[in-house]
Amino acid sequence: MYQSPRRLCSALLHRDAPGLRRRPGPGLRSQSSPPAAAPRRASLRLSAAASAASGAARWCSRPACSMGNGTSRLYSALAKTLNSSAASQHPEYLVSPDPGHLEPIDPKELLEECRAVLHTRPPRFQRDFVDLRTDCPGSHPPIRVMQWNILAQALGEGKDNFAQCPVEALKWEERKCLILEEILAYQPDILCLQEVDHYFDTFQPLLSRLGYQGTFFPKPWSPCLDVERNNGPDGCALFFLQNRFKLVHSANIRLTAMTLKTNQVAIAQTMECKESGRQFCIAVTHLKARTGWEQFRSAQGCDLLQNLQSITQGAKLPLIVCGDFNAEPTEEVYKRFASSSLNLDSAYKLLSADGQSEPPYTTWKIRTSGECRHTLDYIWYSKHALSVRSALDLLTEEQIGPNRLPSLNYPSDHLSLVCDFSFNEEPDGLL
Ligand SMILES: NC(=O)C1=CN([C@@H]2O[C@H](COP(=O)(O)OP(=O)(O)OC[C@H]3O[C@@H](n4cnc5c(N)ncnc54)[C@H](OP(=O)(O)O)[C@@H]3O)[C@@H](O)[C@H]2O)C=CC1
Ligand SMILES: [Mg+2]
Repeated sequence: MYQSPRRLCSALLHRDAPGLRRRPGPGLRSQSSPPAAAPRRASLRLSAAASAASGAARWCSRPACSMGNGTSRLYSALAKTLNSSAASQHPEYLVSPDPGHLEPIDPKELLEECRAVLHTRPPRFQRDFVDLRTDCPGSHPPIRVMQWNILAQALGEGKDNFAQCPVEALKWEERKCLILEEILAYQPDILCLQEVDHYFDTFQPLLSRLGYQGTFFPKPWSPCLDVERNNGPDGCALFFLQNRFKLVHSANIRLTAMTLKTNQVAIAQTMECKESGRQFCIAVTHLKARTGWEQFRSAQGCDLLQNLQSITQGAKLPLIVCGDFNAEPTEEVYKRFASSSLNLDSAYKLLSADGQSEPPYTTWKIRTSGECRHTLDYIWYSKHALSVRSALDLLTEEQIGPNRLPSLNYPSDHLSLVCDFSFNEEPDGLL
């Protein structure tokens, strides 16, 4: 049977892709591969081939990809963003990108550029996708969603007080490339980010050239602005691949708590899947941090749920909510989401042996005030309308290492979460 290039790509990537493991049986928690001891350069040669193949496959249906002499143009694009460091005197976050710099780029070339910048660093760690399918493959390619608090550059350098993280690990010129490498490695269709303080000078121009459409909503009083030589406010960003989705509706939401406006935000977008014509809603948020604010977070979650009720027309549209909720699963805001009339479930529970437990951590760091290991980040989804086909396993304690995160190998104190979703076949079923 004829398969369109897009279908073929998806089949390669989502069915038999190397690194995809079956869900562990009861009582048998799957383990990620141990960290490679080889120096970065050696391992790059190996992983470049695999990644280039999968990168080419995943993006191959995008006609805009340039395969020609893109490296020099790309180099200048990356160099341009490298030069726009936090030391910039100009508020670049207020400046729209120059459309002249937005010609398409090949993800393989960007990956190579990133790897060249990172050649002195230890290799990225291997993380595997765990196959969670319980039914036959759907007729359309899955939707890959990535959730990640990428650590605002200004907060990492000026506020977070990481005690064991080497100063070199926080250099933006290199940390930026580690972030891009992570995104390019997993090639999400939709990317939900928190703590973005380099949207206009880095992520928007580069990701738009990879075919993404982006939206940024800064926090009204970003703590980044308190840091000397900051790069503007941090906020939430949502990117989606334009060749897969059409934007139907977009809302920037300033969250309230008991009717008071707060400093936390969300973006909620309704999209239409170009292959299937199915519509769904995707949201990204970053709730108030710190202990003592549990009721506040719960009120913010309540406000977000009310907004999402209205945007999904009373749960008629399938919904995915990504966020750094700054709340353990024991907190009220988590319980509100788990028991909401939107019929949501948390995707990463499916990685546990019983399918009922959240991962042991999604963030792990050592501050001057002590070690913090918490589960705070989630991907919620409409449990009747959507299925989780696979999820990216977390880094193991050994991979994270004794100095925890961020590190020379990993750019943020939060791990990225990545899931592949498919629509359930019953369009009129309960959401
Ligand atoms: N000028 C003004 O009038 C106002 C200014 N502000 C500014 O905003 C700040 C508060 O903003 P708000 O949005 O409520 O911030 P949050 O309390 O939500 O935290 C902001 C960031 O700090 C990180 N963080 C969490 N715990 C710690 C910790 N123990 N040490 C260091 N960093 C931590 C969080 O990261 P993570 O999510 O990864 O844990 C988060 O990104 C104020 O301190 C002030 O700087 C706020 C209001 C008004
Ligand atoms: Mg943070």
